[in-house]
Amino acid sequence: PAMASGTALIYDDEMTSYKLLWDDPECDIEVPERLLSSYEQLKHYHLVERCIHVPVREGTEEEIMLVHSSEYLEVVKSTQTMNEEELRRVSENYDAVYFHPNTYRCAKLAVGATLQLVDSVMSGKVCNGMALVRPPGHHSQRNAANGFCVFNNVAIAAQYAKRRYGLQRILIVDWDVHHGQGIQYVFEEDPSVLYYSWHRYEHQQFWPLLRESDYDAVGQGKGKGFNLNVPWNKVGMGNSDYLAAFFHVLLPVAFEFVPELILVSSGYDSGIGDPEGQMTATPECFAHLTHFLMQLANGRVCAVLEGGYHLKSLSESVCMTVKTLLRDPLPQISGEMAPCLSAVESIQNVRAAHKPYWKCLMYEEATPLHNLSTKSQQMMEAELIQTSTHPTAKQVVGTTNSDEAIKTDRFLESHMKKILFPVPPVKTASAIVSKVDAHLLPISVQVEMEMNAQELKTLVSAFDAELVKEEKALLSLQNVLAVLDKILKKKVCNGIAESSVASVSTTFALKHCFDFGLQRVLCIVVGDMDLELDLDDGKILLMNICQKQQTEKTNSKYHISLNWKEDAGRNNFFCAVLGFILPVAYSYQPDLMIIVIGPNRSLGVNAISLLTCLLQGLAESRILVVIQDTEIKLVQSVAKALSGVSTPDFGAYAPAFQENFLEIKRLRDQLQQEWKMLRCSVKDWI
Ligand SMILES: CC(O)(O)NCCCCN
Ligand SMILES: [Zn+2]
Repeated sequence: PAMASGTALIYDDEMTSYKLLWDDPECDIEVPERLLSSYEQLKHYHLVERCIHVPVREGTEEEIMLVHSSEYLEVVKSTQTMNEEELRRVSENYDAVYFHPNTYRCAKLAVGATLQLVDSVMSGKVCNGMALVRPPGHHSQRNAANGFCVFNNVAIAAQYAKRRYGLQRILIVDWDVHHGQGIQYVFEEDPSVLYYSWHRYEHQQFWPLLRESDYDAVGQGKGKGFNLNVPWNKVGMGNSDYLAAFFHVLLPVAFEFVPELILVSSGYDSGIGDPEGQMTATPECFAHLTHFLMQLANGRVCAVLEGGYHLKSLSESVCMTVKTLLRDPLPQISGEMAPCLSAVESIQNVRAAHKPYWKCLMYEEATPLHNLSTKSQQMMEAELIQTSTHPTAKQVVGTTNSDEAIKTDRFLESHMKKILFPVPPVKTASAIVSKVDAHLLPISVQVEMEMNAQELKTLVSAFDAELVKEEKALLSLQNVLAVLDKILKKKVCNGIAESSVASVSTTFALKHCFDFGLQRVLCIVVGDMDLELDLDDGKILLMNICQKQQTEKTNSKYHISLNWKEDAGRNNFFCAVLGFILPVAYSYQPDLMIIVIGPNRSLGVNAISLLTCLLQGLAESRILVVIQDTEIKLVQSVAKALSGVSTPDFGAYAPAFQENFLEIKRLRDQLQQEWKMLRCSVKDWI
């Protein structure tokens, strides 16, 4: 189904008109400047003008009472006319929250802004969007304000969307560094709302200090399995820990859940420099997290601001989120792609706790590790010492004192220049050369002008003189190199080329890449194809997805054969993509990706489109697809996937065959020392 287009931005500076009026060290980080600096940075990157502006409105009392009691609503309403003394007294009735005469007005605007965003997405006026609001919402409860939150914006939005649009499956992803217990309480018995949250926990030593924030809070009654908590028991968690939690927990379950709408409790205190979170994930990580969520629910993603208290880190991460919602190419993710022992232990525990409820986890180890063996405990202590010397973690993990904050500012300035400016906002378009009529393709696809023959002949004859003779092969080569050239020169982001000799064309393309100076190319071959490649130096990572057992080929670090048996109609290849291909690809950090589609492939059009969509987070979204001319009917759907005009309809979930799951586990066990993003259990941790 075609997807709507456009990104809504919902913001009104009236939500900056309340602040803390007295001394309270726990609340003084929640300041109006959080919205102002985020909005300024969005303007700085020219993102505001690219969004569709939707006005805010007040949430009505009826909408607020979808979650809150009328008594609580009356208490909040009564604060409008209070003096400072009375405001302090009301605030002391709750944990970590303050009131101001304008709080009620702003809290209603935050609810209304969120519902305006849901309406804009559900009506098809836009595809996705972000609401920049305060006060935040995810801690507030039926009868209580909590943790700077007054009305639970995202919980109200979920109840609203169920009632107004008859939705039956809503996914809430809460990447704020605090546990949104308010949301968990509202939906813990509700199987129509899947709540996923990670949060700083430190074995219940971190606020809000709740036993029910741990991984074994899986939901109650009919809601069992629909509440996923990923507790972080150490600070300093970074990009690789967050991505691993997506690959091995959220995404497999989310694809199985098949949500109709994604609501994001989009808190950025989980980002680097934040005094609350003390984590080290850099702004571009939120671009990748957003990108993955956009492959679900036909791209209907509503991001609603929650926390985030380091103004520079918050602003950059907000911009990364909006930039991705606008479908810009993603910046390269930075840092070592290896989740830490503590993160992997949490990931393993939540997977084990949810094993009874999700088919994608049915072959997992049953036993959560309530206490690690002494050996792993020692390993963890040792690792702690090692990471505490890690410059990024040590240097910029936020503290409230100002010189640390200034150091973080400087780190972020230099970091953002590195990842943002070399990558000009390349048009997300695709070059294509094929017999398929241009009108069948998305408008963003340019039909490639042919490379001039003479130029090509010299290029080809440099490689392989006798190939020049065969006209048809030469034309194929021309297609592939012409499209590749545009990608390498950053004229387009990605491209498709049809070839009668896909394997030879790919060999040439790879040589052209290395002549151009690329260091690492991920080459994924779908179907049977013999590529004569030199795989020893690590400049190519070849992954072959094929039907039959590749007996002669043993898997090595740079040559992996994934046997996948998929029959028509069953759609479960994403377990392989999420649980294996993406973790390996993110560990490898390629400069470019080449997907080669050959004859008698074992993957259907959905699986290939999904693979193309999910891989776009890598290599600044630079993908070349080489299609053997026998597979020409794929071109249209692959072009759609590449140009992002629609997320392929993945159809209803069907559990993968057991041998497919076991194949992934076998490969993971075999390669997790080489490609550390594969880690999702602490056994065999050496
Ligand atoms: C929205 C939020 O999750 O960032 N609130 C955090 C409150 C922390 C109180 N110690
Ligand atoms: Zn927070």
